Amino acid sequence: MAVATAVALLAALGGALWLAARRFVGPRAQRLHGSGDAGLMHGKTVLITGANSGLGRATAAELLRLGARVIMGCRDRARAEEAAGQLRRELSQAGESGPGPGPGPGPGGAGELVVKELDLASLRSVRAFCQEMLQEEPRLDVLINNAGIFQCPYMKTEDGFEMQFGVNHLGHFLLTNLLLGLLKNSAPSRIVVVSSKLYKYGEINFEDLNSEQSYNKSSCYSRSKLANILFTRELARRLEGTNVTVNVLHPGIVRTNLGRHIHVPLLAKPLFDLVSWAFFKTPLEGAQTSIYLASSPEVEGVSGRYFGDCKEEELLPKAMDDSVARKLWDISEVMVGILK
Ligand SMILES: NC(=O)c1ccc[n+]([C@@H]2O[C@H](COP(=O)([O-])OP(=O)(O)OC[C@H]3O[C@@H](n4cnc5c(N)ncnc54)[C@H](O)[C@@H]3O)[C@@H](O)[C@H]2O)c1
Repeated sequence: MAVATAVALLAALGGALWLAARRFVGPRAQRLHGSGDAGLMHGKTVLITGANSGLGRATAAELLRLGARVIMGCRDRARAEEAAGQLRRELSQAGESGPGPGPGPGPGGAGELVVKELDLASLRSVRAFCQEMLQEEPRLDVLINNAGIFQCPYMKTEDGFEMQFGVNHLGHFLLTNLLLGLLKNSAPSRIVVVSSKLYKYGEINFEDLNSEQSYNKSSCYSRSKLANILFTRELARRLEGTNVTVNVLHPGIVRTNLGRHIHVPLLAKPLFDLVSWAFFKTPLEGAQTSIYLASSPEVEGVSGRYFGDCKEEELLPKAMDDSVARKLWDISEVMVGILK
């Protein structure tokens, strides 16, 4: 009797933990586009930052399959070329590249992949990348600000900014601003910003944006992700009437390389791997909201909103503070040197 009670209690506890974890991670999004959508992105050029790994790679694969010309903006050209080669092989194995009946340049209607070098931790690199984009690309239909760095030790970018704020917010801020003309000329066009639910724990401390007085790696990540949302809302306001939309999302908790700076003790590693395998989304599942915002006709004309699992979600008041968003915009302009 006692054993049966203990087993029942353990089962109930296990079930409750499972449900709690699933609720925290979010539902596993179904693949948005089936084979009937092939060609949906034909004729569209999409730029994805950090497209050689994790969510960016999965987003690139899917948009490529849908016929887009996908530009992978990546820090490490060799790694990006390797990822691009793998993506092309996967597509051709799936019979979706090479000459075929689909509308794209690839055989099965798939689009094409282009690799360009972009280091968001260097304003010089962002400027050079944008110059190349403006010289070589006649259009840009979708910009996906996806690249990110998570909870690294205190480091500075080439220009002396705290790394997480510098890459996740400032690098993308300059990139977007320098590409706005091209996006406007290609309108209707879209900007998609990958943030995180962890924005909830962030504060914009204007007195110490570089975290020189104190550094907490989790708070700084959350701050950079809060900045992504404030940036999106302010940009949406500035883009009213241009037919360029901008939306922001959280992907859920996803099994990627993002945690490379987190030290998991050797003995705890198998348990961590098991938990992440059981509860975390796969990159393809996590990428569905980025793919949705980049491609779905459902969000045509929708701007300044926050999404999770392909649905609009509410934001905390701190992420909707327009005066903070405006001040952050003004200071970011000065920091990246684009103040006119
Ligand atoms: N994985 C998750 O659970 C999760 C949760 C919430 C939000 N996110 C966000 O999703 C986005 C993608 O992350 P991921 O999970 O795929 O991680 P990832 O580490 O697999 O991919 C991040 C990409 O960003 C690139 N990157 C980092 N620094 C860069 C720099 N200086 N210049 C150019 N590129 C740089 C990396 O090279 C990599 O390609 C990030 O913005 C992250 O904050 C991820």
